[in-house]
Amino acid sequence: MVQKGPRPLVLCGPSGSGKSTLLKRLLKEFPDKFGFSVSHTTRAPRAGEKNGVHYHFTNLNDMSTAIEKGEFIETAIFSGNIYGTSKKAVDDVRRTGKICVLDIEMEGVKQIKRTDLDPLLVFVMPPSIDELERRLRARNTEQEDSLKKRLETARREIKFGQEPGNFNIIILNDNLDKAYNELRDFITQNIEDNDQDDTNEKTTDKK
Ligand SMILES: Nc1ncnc2c1ncn2[C@@H]1O[C@H](COP(=O)(O)OP(=O)(O)OP(=O)(O)O)[C@@H](O)[C@H]1O
Repeated sequence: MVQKGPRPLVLCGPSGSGKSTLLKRLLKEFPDKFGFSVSHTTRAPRAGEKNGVHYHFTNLNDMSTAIEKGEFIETAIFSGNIYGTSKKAVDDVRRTGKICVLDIEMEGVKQIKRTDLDPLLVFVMPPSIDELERRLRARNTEQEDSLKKRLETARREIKFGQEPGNFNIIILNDNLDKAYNELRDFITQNIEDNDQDDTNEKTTDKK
């Protein structure tokens, strides 16, 4: 894959850490600048989620076939479902000239680091596991089982997020405005300066 256009932006962090909230705000403030890469998932849609908008909802069979054909940049199993980013999803955004934004979890980050996409990697850190649990409960989207799994996974993800070299920035989401401003500043400093730079000569903290 030839790297063209701005570097993709990856947001990773435990379920409930605030990735979607931050991304929603970013896309609302800069609708012409960022484009969301729409992931595939085998999980059932939540209320209000639209196919092709929030996710490409698919089934185990179709998704496995597409993975075997090499159509995915990264895939991961999470809470019993497969999630993944297709090459096409990233290309679709890149073709529009927008910065492609990806919301992927830990295993996906490990895989995307091995591609030539050269993404900027942001880890969204919750203030604590207790606060993460409070937010997930308040969101009211998970059954007890799913919630427990997410919290267990969160401990591993936080460890991964804190390991030096895994991310370009760790953003503590203890306050939404503060976290958002930090994200925006980081993007301004790291992506827009490198816009349309095919050679990536000016990039700083690669890999
Ligand atoms: N700084 C914050 N303070 C308080 N609540 C927050 C903050 N950031 C996000 N939230 C709330 O926490 C909940 C989880 O946030 P969000 O859905 O954005 O997490 P997520 O990381 O995208 O989770 P998932 O990976 O499960 O999609 C939401 O209800 C959101 O409104």
